[in-house]
Amino acid sequence: MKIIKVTNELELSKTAGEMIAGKVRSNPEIVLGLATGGTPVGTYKYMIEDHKTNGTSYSKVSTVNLDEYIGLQKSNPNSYYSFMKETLFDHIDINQENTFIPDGNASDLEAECANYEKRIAELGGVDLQLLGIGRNGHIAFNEPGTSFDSRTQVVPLTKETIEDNARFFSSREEVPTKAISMGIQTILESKEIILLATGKSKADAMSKLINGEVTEDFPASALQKHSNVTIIADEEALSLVKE
Ligand SMILES: N[C@@H]1[C@@H](O)[C@H](O)[C@@H](COP(=O)(O)O)O[C@@H]1O
Repeated sequence: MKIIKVTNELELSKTAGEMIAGKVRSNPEIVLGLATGGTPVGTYKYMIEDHKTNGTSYSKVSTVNLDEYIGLQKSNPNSYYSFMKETLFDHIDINQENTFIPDGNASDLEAECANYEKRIAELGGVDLQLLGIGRNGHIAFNEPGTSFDSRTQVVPLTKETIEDNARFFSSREEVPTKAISMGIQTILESKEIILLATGKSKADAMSKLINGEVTEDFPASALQKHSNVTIIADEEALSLVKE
């Protein structure tokens, strides 16, 4: 794993945003895997600025998102559908028909998961997957104990994840308890992965990710099995990592 240590969130966003924009410029038809959460917001902001000032075009880019809550209407500001439109898609020249997010309101959720996998395969797989990390080591919404062989599926959220994500909602009770999430095997099939982390709250998770054992009890440790992972993290997030 390649580790890029940055001093602050702004530098993290610039580093990640420039890496992604550079890949888009060299491969205009790239398939990007995108993440939600607070961490990638600055990266998306950088990509929007770069699109406006340098003209990097997303007109032929396709995107697949990692996950979506079950039971939130698309119009709910906390749905990942709304999040992606607001923080990125509405501000770049992407064809929104080429942006894919699991449908957390599908009448047949199992079929939706299977279709999502089919969609990724039809796109030729994910070229570059952006990831964040949960304090408990979750990637996408794959909570501890998820099989490394998992594919897109309906997953329950842990108490810890619900508490962590409650900050985006008006109350904890409003946080959905289930989601559709790309599986760990799906994520591992991406050709390249960039994982972002900031702040002290992620320090323990980052030390387990980098120095810990590969175990399904800590989902992000699966990334140790991938040959092209870049971690971009600030000093606080890397403060417990052994050199
Ligand atoms: N499903 C998302 C994850 O993909 C994300 O990595 C995590 C961390 O979020 P944050 O960046 O806000 O710490 O939050 C959510 O649970």
